[in-house]
Amino acid sequence: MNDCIQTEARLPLLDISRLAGDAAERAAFLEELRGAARRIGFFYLSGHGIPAELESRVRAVSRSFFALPEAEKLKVQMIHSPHFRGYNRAGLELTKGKPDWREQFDLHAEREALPAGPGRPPWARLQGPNLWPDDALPELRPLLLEWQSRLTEVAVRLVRAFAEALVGDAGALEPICAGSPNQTMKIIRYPGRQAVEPEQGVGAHKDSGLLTFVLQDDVGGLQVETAQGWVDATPLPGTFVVNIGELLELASNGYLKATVHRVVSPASGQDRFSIAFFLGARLDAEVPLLDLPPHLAAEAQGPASDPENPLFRNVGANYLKGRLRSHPDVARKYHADLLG
Ligand SMILES: O=C(O)CCC(=O)C(=O)O
Ligand SMILES: [Fe+2]
Repeated sequence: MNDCIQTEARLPLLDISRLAGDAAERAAFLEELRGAARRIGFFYLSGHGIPAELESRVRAVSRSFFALPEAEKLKVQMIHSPHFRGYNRAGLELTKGKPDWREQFDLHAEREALPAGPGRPPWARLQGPNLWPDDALPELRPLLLEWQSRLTEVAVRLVRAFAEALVGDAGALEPICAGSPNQTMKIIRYPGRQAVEPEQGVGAHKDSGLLTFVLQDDVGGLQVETAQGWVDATPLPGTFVVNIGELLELASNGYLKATVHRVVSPASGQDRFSIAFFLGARLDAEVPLLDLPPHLAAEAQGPASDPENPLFRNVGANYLKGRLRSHPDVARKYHADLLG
């Protein structure tokens, strides 16, 4: 897995606080943002305003979660949730059919489940409460929900910046984010590799939402596929690694890049911890095609030129399909009627 890595290459670093600067500063930021997302689809983001103190408490509580006795973690196992929330042991989640060697705890927006009924679309099954280890680790719930709400605010600010950078209208993607976007979060532990563990921390993939924000520790292992080969997203304190997801790629007709990435299990034997936040569109949305100005449209020949692209139809249906594929055990237990 470690062949042809360009360790000297670096992802761009963007400071989102420049959006609050004067008109020239703002325009320069938007230009850099557009360029970075077009060329590579990955960058470091600083200046986001999330307090360092909150960040360190969220990191600490995530480690405490993984340090809980196995029996406590299994009480909140995803197999207990029809809504694909909760804990999974290493090896249970699949990428392209192969097990990822990471243990993880997933949460989404905290909402009531929608009652079953004849008019309810299948993707409405995704909505529901999270699972929480409230007895064993009561701080987990408030801290992760605080993190989710802070990250949603930063991510929506960035979606607005992309819309402004592409079509001059910050609100152009508002309808698919407003109200209740699909906020997915994972806290993750990649076990340090000993002799027998697989190298696949998470297999090569694109993210399916609008934007992803990853808070990583100092161990390393996240890699980005570029024309020059795999590039390390070397840890940079105070930043998130941000990348474009398939919905933003689609809305921009491929002008913005949803780039393939992966995590190689830490070979040092030291565990790696990360916290990933994914902003998706509302589950009831359809993805709009942004009306790019001619000089940008000329460069964009992406997925939107395929009228059969299933992503165009319903965001929720597509997301549900992804969950069913990644978690076959949950799919069989609760959603067997949807499996072909
Ligand atoms: O843990 C990371 O650094 C990235 C994880 C990732 O790419 C994902 O969960 O989609
Ligand atoms: Fe990813």
